[in-house]
Amino acid sequence: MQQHSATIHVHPAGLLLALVGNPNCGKTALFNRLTGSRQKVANYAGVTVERKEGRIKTASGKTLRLLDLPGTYSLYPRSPDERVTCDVLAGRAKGERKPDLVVCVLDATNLRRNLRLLMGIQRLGLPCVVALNMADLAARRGIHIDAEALSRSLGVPVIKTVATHGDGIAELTGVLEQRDHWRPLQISGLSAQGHADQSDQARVNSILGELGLAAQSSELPSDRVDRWVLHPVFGPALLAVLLFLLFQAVFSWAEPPKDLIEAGVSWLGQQAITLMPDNWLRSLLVDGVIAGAGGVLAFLPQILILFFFILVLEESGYLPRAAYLLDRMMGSVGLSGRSFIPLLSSFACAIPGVMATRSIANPRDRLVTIMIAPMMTCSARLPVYALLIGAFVPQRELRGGIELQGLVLFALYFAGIVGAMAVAWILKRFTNGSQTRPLMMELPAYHWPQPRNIAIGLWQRAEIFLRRVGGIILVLTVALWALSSFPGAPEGATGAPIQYSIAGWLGRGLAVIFEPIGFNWQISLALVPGLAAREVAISALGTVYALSAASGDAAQALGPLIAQSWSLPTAFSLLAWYVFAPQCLATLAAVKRETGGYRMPLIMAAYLFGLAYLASFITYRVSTWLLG
Ligand SMILES: Nc1nc2c(ncn2[C@@H]2O[C@H](COP(=O)(O)OP(=O)(O)OP(=O)(O)O)[C@@H](O)[C@H]2O)c(=O)[nH]1
Ligand SMILES: [Mg+2]
Repeated sequence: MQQHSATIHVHPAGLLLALVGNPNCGKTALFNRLTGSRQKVANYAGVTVERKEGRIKTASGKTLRLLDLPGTYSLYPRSPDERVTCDVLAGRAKGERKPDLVVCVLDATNLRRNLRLLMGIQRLGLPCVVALNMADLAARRGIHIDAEALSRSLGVPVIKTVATHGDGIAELTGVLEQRDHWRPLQISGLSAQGHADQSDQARVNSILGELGLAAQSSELPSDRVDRWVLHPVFGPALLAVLLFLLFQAVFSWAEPPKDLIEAGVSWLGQQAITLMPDNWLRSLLVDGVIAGAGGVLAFLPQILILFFFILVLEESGYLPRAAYLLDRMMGSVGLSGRSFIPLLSSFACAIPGVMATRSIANPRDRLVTIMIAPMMTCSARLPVYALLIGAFVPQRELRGGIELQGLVLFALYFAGIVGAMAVAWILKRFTNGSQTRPLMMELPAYHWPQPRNIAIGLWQRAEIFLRRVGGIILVLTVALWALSSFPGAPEGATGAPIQYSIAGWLGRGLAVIFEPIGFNWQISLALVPGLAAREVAISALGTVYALSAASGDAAQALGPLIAQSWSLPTAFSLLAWYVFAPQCLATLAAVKRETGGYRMPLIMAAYLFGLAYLASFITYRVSTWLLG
């Protein structure tokens, strides 16, 4: 074995380009255009939090490597995501060399601030090409920038682009492949660091003056909208209405497609039963694959509706406004509005939510946000909630056209939020360093969401969901089917064979722990594979119940089945469990990655399981007492 080994970084060949710019200036939109990737683009600062790589194929057949980086305001990083960018520029990033060329993306509607970063990059001595993005928005606002004059003042090529429509992309690629455009800039009279900021400021002023852009801009259309959206009374009211609509829509719009998928899945099951001989293979297909994994498919429409709302909110530029509105409220539990976007992202999935905390500068705030993110109702919980609500809550319209089922769903989301805020408040009392900090957050211009982007976003979501159903959900359900089918029932046994199987024994053993909170052995058993991913609990229940049915019975939909066999308190208790329980290994792994050790994920799992058990216990006892 070699004793003195040194790490050798093998850098892929080819020139390395890096996209750098202020947050939300359109770097990722440009990256997607240049490389054909589909990285996440959204209208708020801090969307990209890690380095992503892609390849540009130029017209002459060359390949260039391109990095998309988190946005930064300066080269003095204040948060973990900004540090990623600064490290790459300084050549300090692990496993990556210093870029050969920086593609500096400037937001044409805010040149003053954007140019200041460019000055810093030039001072690092890196060759630079400027993409003057958002040229469409600038033109609409009457800001006319002479790209050639700007190029002359800066000494580097300047290309106007509209990343969302692809304008200027071909021209930009053309410039990128010509090395002679890549001159590191010599700025005369460079002074020491301390004076650098001042001289940058002076240079920016003189450039803006030359371009005739020195005057401050007048009121923007977004400002007029914001007078209402950020209004102290109308603002919060609008936010409440938006969220409420979302939950109503999740149930009422999803109904027809959901019924259709359910009918399709049950038809498949029927076909298999009539066409195949009664053997283990048929059981695997009908009870494992179709009743299990197939049963989860029906929740696709609800997930897509949820994401439709999330995507529209992200693209429109509303999210930072909501963060602003909630800043005061978040302050009362020791968090700032900064935590809002990571927490909201967790409604999709806690993993990107945990990653998004990289844009929070304060380490304590960041940790608290990570610790409470899993309590935000992620989309994997939606199938569980929808199943139980569909089975136990009557479909009834209350006064004012409010759907009862949507209302219960809203309450469950709310319970998660309240739980999270309570934990944040407790953490505030036991940790120090939580003085209220003013919220510094950019409010981007409103954009109309583009149907194409929304469609791509929904398609990606559908793909992720279907991959989960065909992957982890299917695999675990088949494993559970195997454990539930072997060993078979002994001679002369009276009950369903599953009772004599390994899973039957396991379920009954676990039921001892879960009996006080009202779970039967089938639920206890389903929670075990459900630890890997939440929806697996549904497919697991589908399989366990299909196998518990007297043989020869047609597979029945899971909803009506549990409606017959569970008591109402049991259903409520399971819902309460799902509000808190950390039934997701991938999230715990992400927390380990982001906090750099096992300590935080272990603490998180322990406290969330504790909370879940407590909440279920109280729910079960109180509802038994009320109903009994
Ligand atoms: N009108 C217009 N909108 C654009 C243009 N380029 C990007 N956008 C929009 O601007 C918003 C921000 O784009 P992103 O690509 O996510 O910005 P980013 O610079 O990667 O942002 P961070 O990753 O947060 O630093 C999105 O809503 C885009 O659709 C453009 O040229 N014109
Ligand atoms: Mg980005």
